Amino acid sequence: MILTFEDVVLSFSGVTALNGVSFEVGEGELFAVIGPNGAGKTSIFNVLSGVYRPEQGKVRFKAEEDEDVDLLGKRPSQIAKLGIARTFQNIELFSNLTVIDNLMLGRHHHHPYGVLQAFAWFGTARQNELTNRAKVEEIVDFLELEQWRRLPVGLLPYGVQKRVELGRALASEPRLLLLDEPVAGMNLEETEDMARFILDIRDELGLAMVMVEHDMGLVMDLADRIMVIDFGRPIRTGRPREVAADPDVIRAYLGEEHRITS
Ligand SMILES: Nc1ncnc2c1ncn2[C@@H]1O[C@H](COP(=O)(O)OP(=O)(O)OP(=O)(O)O)[C@@H](O)[C@H]1O
Repeated sequence: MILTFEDVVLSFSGVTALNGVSFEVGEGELFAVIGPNGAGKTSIFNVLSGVYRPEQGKVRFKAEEDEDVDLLGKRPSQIAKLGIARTFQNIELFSNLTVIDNLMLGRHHHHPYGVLQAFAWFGTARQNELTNRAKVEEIVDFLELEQWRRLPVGLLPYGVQKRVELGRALASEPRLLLLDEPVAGMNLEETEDMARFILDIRDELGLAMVMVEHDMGLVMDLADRIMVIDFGRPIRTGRPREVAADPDVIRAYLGEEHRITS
């Protein structure tokens, strides 16, 4: 398992956001978390990325082969360095910088040299710069961003901006990717493109992902396993068909009219 989330409890002055949430994510697995508004999905991401510290539970991440790290108490920057990257519900890019420059910023954990060395522009600094540029070009190819590479991100269509944000997360070469509503606000074509890229990330890069998404069709089509939460508690975790057929899930969340038969 690359991630183990065990019996996590988190509350905010009387509101219990997570009430004993446990799940595991395997290497290369696309794991989705769904649930009604306020169920606790964003709170899970905020615990995983070090923004919130739960009062109970364990969160362990396999940062390297045979190296299990306890994530609780770590700062967001430390967690990012360990290999967990995240996209956001609202695009968080520098809109006046180009696609390439935004992707280069995603490499900032890979600049292990100081300012002086960077200015002097020799040895490892130069080598690192070349490596970073090569990695960014790979991502531009992978996410089919060539035609926009030199444009400021703020000028691009919404769906492309979301793709750049995904690229920025990939640029840090994570071992685990957290996708927070990756297709929110997208039209059908943009959604289909994003779905294809998410599948490519799993199938070609072999990257494990945790995805929170309201688009039920997308979740059912893409996820290997799904956890449904309601009021901060998991109702059911399983393969899409199992989850969609679970009477508790249907009652609590999907509603009879959303019964999924695919
Ligand atoms: N910083 C906070 N302060 C107080 N209450 C919070 C905070 N963050 C989350 N909560 C509460 O915790 C519960 C879970 O919220 P969370 O945002 O995790 O749900 P969600 O499933 O992501 O919802 P949505 O689908 O609307 O994004 C809610 O009752 C919410 O009001």
